Amino acid sequence: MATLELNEIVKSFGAVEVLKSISLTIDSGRFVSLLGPSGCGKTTLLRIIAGLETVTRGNLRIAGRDVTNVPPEHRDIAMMFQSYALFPHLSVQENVRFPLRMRRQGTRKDQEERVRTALETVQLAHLAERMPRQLSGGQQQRVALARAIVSDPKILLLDEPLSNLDARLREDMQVELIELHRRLGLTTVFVTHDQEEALSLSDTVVLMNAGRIEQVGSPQEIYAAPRTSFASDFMGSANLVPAHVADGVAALPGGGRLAVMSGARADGAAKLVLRQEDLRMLPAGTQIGNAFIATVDTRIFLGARIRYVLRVGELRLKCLAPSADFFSPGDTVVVHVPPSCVRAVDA
Ligand SMILES: Nc1ncnc2c1ncn2[C@@H]1O[C@H](COP(=O)(O)OP(=O)(O)OP(=O)(O)O)[C@@H](O)[C@H]1O
Repeated sequence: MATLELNEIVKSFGAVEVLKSISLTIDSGRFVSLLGPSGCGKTTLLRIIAGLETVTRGNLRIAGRDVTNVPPEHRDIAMMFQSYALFPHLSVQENVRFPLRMRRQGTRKDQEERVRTALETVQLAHLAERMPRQLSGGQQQRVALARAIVSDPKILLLDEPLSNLDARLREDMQVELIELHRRLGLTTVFVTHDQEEALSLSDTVVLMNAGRIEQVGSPQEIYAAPRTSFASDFMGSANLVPAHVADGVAALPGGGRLAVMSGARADGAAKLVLRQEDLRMLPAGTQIGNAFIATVDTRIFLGARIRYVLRVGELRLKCLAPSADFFSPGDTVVVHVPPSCVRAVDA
């Protein structure tokens, strides 16, 4: 286990700066997701941590040791990619033993012992003799995971390892990854562009945008309190409403007024972050504070909930309501938002 420190990492490919001064400390034993849209630099950052890519500026430390110029095989790191390609002509146990053979790590007996432990960890000891083609996709994935952890790395790097799996298998593997992490306590850095996956797997989410870190926090913080309009937009859970804020009260374009939660208060032109599930739809005429009037545009029945699209002047807002709150397109509604749920970010 190890602390990983990234200090002002800059990476350019030719004239293009794809990482712009990334600083981040990942404590020992954490499960951290690098989350962000395609092209924001997640994979490049992971490859820099692995030593597969050099830095243009900045440095990185693992367990206090500067490894900026240390080659990958001497960093005590294991990496597993999206395409986890096993060697088709090697058995499961030979695939897992491969990195130990390459590094001439231990005697043959030591290596076999480690392979057995790694396969037990991913619950595949009983399939040690099989060839990759005789395994299911999920089992192959677990062999790749065993191969990544067999050399007892300090840090495990995972680059979208689940993206080739179908939805069901992916959920199973997510649970296995969480359990594996709990058992081994390995510092783990996981790259994904999938918000839900980042929120459900990691204890810390690093949200990236265009080569920079946008926000670092627990899944709860990132989801409930996105600090920028990019963060709230990317997390997809919130409406972004342009408004004018003065003295803690936001004036909406359609004429409504909402008190803004204290603490996250921006004066002047701002964007209000209104989460879909925080909008409460009430029948027209309901007398209640912190509310505005809207018209129902669309209703989508989701089972336990209903998603509504509401119109306020030119603005369209998404609302996720309990299925008991039943309205029809064309209805006028009063939309109440508790003041503690109205946050403002810079426009
Ligand atoms: N070897 C390279 N040479 C030139 N440009 C590169 C190279 N590798 C990556 N890039 C560019 O750097 C930027 C960041 O790429 P990177 O693969 O790190 O993004 P990402 O966030 O992992 O995206 P994705 O989710 O699509 O994999 C992209 O604009 C990409 O085109």
